[in-house]
Amino acid sequence: MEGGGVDHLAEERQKSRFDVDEMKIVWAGSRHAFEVSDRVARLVASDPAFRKDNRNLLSRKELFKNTLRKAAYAWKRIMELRLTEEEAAKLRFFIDEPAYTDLHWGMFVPAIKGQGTEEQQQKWLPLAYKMQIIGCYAQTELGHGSNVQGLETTATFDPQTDEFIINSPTLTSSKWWPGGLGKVSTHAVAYARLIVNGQDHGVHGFIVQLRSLDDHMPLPGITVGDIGMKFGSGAYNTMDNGVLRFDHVRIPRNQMLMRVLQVTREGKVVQSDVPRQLIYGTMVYVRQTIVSDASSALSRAVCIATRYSAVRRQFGSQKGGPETQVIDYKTQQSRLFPLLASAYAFRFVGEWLKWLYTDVTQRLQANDFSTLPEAHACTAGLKSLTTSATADAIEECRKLCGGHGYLTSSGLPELFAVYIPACTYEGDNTVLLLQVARFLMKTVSQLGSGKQPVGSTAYMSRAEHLMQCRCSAQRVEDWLKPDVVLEAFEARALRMSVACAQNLSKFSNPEEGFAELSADLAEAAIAHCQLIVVSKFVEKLQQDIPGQGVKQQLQTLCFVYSLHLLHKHQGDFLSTGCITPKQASLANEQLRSLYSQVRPNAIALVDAFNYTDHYLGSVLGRYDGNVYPTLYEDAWKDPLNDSVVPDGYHEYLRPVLKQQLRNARL
Ligand SMILES: CCCCCCCCCC/C=C\CCCCCCC/C=C/C(=O)SCCNC(=O)CCNC(=O)[C@H](O)C(C)(C)COP(=O)(O)OP(=O)(O)OC[C@H]1O[C@@H](n2cnc3c(N)ncnc32)[C@H](O)[C@@H]1OP(=O)(O)O
Ligand SMILES: Cc1cc2nc3c(=O)[nH]c(=O)nc-3n(C[C@H](O)[C@H](O)[C@H](O)COP(=O)(O)OP(=O)(O)OC[C@H]3O[C@@H](n4cnc5c(N)ncnc54)[C@H](O)[C@@H]3O)c2cc1C
Repeated sequence: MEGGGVDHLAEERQKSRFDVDEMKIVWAGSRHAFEVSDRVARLVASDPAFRKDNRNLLSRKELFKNTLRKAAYAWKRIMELRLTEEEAAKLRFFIDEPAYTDLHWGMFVPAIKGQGTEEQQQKWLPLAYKMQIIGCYAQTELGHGSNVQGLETTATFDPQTDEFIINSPTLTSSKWWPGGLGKVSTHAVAYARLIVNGQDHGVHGFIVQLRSLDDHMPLPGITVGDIGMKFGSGAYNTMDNGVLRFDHVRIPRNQMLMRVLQVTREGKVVQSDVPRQLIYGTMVYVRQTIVSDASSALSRAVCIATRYSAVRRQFGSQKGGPETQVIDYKTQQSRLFPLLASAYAFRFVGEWLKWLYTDVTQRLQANDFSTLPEAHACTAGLKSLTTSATADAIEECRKLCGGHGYLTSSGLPELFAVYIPACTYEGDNTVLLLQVARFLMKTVSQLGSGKQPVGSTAYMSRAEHLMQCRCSAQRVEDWLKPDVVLEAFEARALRMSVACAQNLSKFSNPEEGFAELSADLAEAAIAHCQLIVVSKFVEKLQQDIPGQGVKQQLQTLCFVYSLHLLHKHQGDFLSTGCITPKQASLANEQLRSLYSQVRPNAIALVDAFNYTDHYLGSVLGRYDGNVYPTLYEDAWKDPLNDSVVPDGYHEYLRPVLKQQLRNARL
């Protein structure tokens, strides 16, 4: 994407055998999406106000103030340039700095939209859209995060005053973690147990004002602050994750979000037709966005590691010629190319999940709740699968860059530190896999009952065949047949689920059985989710994809993704009898040959992400590959090099040295 200067990767770019510009459009999702993304990326990169290369050097206070400045400036630009929602979302993406606005737009607004009545939406959304109020999502407490039903904050209805009294009865009921809460939010959607006439009606959302709109001071009864520094310097410390306690704070009755359940003036509790699970709807929405974000974070790390692997040379000089580019080592390829393929795979499954979410939202509006369990299982499972894989991949990319990957200027340490909490927030990844497993066990238990599995479990309707089929691969080329690959993944996923169901049936208490078998259940859930990713990649290839060689590259990546999973999890495939050891070895042979096909296209495949050097924030991943002079120059910019003799020399170094000199003389 960058222009000018010597291109050290030019030779690599000439090797590619496909139309990179068309691939950029496939990656972006459409020509329109590409144009928006490209324009906004350049806008951010060219504006010094969005500089980010100094983040690691700032103290927490400076860092946070700097984030406030950027967020305010971004909002000003959104207004001045009259950016659309799509453009504004891209702006946030390329600014590349977690901020309170993520929670305001990403959770507070969606919570009101999803759980508020029409009337409540009309009252609160215009204020939120104009940012006249700023909100956060206050669910997690010191004592409970995963177990939402275990939250302790109470909202007790007072019929005398027509108000709820929000209270934190214990230390562990303190809200703990919500982003944007610590120092910024004026309001929260706070989750609390609804108590009416002494009866507990479970957890619901309430809009609570936290701070004065005049002087930003906490309102009476509110204790609020930041929970402290998090992993890494810079990184997620731009966010004010907060602590909050309520001391009998009164709010009007109409500030309970009442789409799912209403409390009347008389204190009557009325359940609407909407299922209770809609209270969890905001999490479903965000989990869906997290899957697309995974492909962004992963592609960024892979772009850095791939470009650097082409620049870096070690060993293998022939007759004084250049040494071998590390990207030519088969071990480097077998570690790097599956990650490149995963970035594309997650992109396409993210697109599909967005479609699924839009579809379920439209159905919910028409009071059709039938696909909610499927949406929950897919978003939970794919969020878990893609974030775990991406977190591991960023660390692998750091190692792929050798020593220089450990330098902050490689961009990888900060990316890792910012990214890893995605394995925990919006649902711990193991807890989410167990939700998928429950869904799978329910589906398996209904097989043969006449109820046909649909959506992501539709393959289970062919249970009779999948339980006994034998893989037909006899030659290396057979592993390039989508049907052969898909059937192996379907059979493996089904057989693992059925094995769990059979083992579960041996327990008289199903919950006890579920707990005992939870590790196996989580593995069955992973197998099911991997099948979804593979099948959505295969479906993508059935579309009309223009551009010379583009579809062929995607086919190669699809098989790299699938066959590397098959290789990595061959224990599952073999133990369930889905493939034989000979077939596993043929698949691995095919995989090796696919790596050779990826090699000449590797640089172009990462160029297709269309990332600016500003966004990448990496000396190793520079578009022009001019790594060494930049690394060298950057080192001298470190504040430690401001003086030749370091501060502290006279107090702490010189006396030691002199002491040793004296000792030596003795
Ligand atoms: C113009 C300017 C525009 C500017 C634009 C800027 C754009 C910016 C956009 C930014 C977008 C996004 C940015 C987002 C940034 C993200 C930052 C992330 C911050 C983090 C936030 C958080 O972490 S919030 C807290 C999240 N917490 C959790 O995830 C908790 C996890 N636990 C749970 O979800 C549940 O408790 C659990 C599911 C584990 C258990 O529930 P429980 O009820 O106790 O248990 P069950 O008995 O198992 O379930 C009962 C039945 O309910 C079903 N079910 C459970 N969950 C759901 C669900 N979510 N949906 C539907 N159904 C669900 C479950 O399956 C059971 O069903 P059954 O049929 O009875 O079996
Ligand atoms: C950076 C960040 C931002 C956040 N932002 C917000 C926010 O804006 N708003 C908000 O409300 N919350 C937020 N959170 C909180 C987050 O949603 C929770 O931390 C998350 O849901 C995990 O819950 P927990 O901390 O209770 O983990 P725990 O449930 O205590 O997990 C601890 C361990 O126990 C295991 N475990 C727990 N239950 C089970 C089980 N049933 N079976 C098997 N294993 C289990 C887990 O796998 C994990 O290994 C944020 C968290 C982070 C890190």
